[in-house]
Amino acid sequence: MGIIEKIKEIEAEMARTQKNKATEYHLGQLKAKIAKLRTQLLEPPKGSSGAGEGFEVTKFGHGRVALIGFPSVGKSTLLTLLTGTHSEAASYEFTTLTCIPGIIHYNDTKIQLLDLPGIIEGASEGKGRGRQVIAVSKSSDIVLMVLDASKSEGHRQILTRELEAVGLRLNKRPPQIYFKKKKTGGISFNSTVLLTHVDEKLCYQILHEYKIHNAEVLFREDATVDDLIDVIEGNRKYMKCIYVYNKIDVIGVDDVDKLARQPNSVVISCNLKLNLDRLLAKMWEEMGLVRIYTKPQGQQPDFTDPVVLSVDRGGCTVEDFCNHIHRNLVKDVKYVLVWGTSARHYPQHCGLAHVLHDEDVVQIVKKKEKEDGGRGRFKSHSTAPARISDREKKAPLKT
Ligand SMILES: Nc1nc2c(ncn2[C@@H]2O[C@H](COP(=O)(O)OP(=O)(O)OP(=O)(O)O)[C@@H](O)[C@H]2O)c(=O)[nH]1
Ligand SMILES: [K+]
Ligand SMILES: [Mg+2]
Repeated sequence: MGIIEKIKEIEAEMARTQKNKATEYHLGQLKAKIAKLRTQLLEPPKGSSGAGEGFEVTKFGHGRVALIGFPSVGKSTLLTLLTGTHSEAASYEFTTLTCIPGIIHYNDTKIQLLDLPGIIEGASEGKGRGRQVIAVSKSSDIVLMVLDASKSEGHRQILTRELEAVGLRLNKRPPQIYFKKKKTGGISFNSTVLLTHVDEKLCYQILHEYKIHNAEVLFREDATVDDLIDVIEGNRKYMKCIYVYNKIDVIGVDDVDKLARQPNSVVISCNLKLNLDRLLAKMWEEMGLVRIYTKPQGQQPDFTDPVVLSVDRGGCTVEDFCNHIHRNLVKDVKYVLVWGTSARHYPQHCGLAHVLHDEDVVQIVKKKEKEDGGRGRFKSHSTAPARISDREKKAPLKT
């Protein structure tokens, strides 16, 4: 029996089983069995490497965004509109068969947008190009789930289920469960809160299913069995997702209003170019990018070419900023001067741990260098030639 048949069989058994106190252990165990099989399913077939032909696109820019959706919802039309890169669009399904990258220029940054083939129910089990599409989605920083506003609301749930089945968790944070495998000592099970979904026995059973007999488990929230399985599997990817309802030109204004009020959703029309600026702003916001402008000592800041950090990837402390410029820079830094919303006063002297905000201006003050002859003149670091921008002319910074 293949893996997919095994999953189907267990799913059928779960559907047959009534949910109550007596069956909860058994159901938990079945969930763990399915999770294990799905992980097996995700292992790339022997002899294959990477995402597959037509899907190996090099990362570019300050972030990567994937367009995911059923066929013919308007993904390619949207890519062409936002990036200027042409991706074939047509009224028939599966027009797009590979991954097509484009670049969005927004707020002095470059975002790589990826158009992908439509995915369908069963994608997680390899239907259509599901496997490749999912691999590319996992490599991106956020997902835009493109939906046809005139079609059933159920599509959003089906797609979410498909992505969950392959370990993607949309708009969720990792469960607050500490889990560590040990060599000896048995299982220690503790919690800091009252648990209503999982008890010690159920936890043991799940761990047993994974053949784990020595481990430390600490629940820091009232988590579920699914959360526990996610933590044990350890391969889940937590991603932000924006639900993009396209084609609002073909539905009534009341329906548009309803869709627009859902969390994490943006309504657009590619045909009428409606609300695309709102979509870009929301995308930018969700990516958590932080632009830092460098100011060489005695010169004006360069407002054309920011160092771009990310809250979610790599962090945005002064240290992260220095490492971004040069990997050996940190040890030469004495302190930095910061202007912007992260500073309490201008300029603020900050250490490596200081957390920078979007649009901060930073000047690096280095430790005394040998060639100074000990006369105490600090050298400052510049990443790019300074130019005086319009913004700068209005509010000159003094040092
Ligand atoms: N009414 C309306 N039609 C649209 C809109 N955006 C795209 N379409 C049409 O929807 C159809 C499908 O568009 P595509 O961009 O090919 O959709 P896709 O999601 O890339 O499709 P696949 O690559 O096949 O998965 C085309 O006929 C588009 O002209 C819109 O805002 N309103
Ligand atoms: K199409
Ligand atoms: Mg397409």
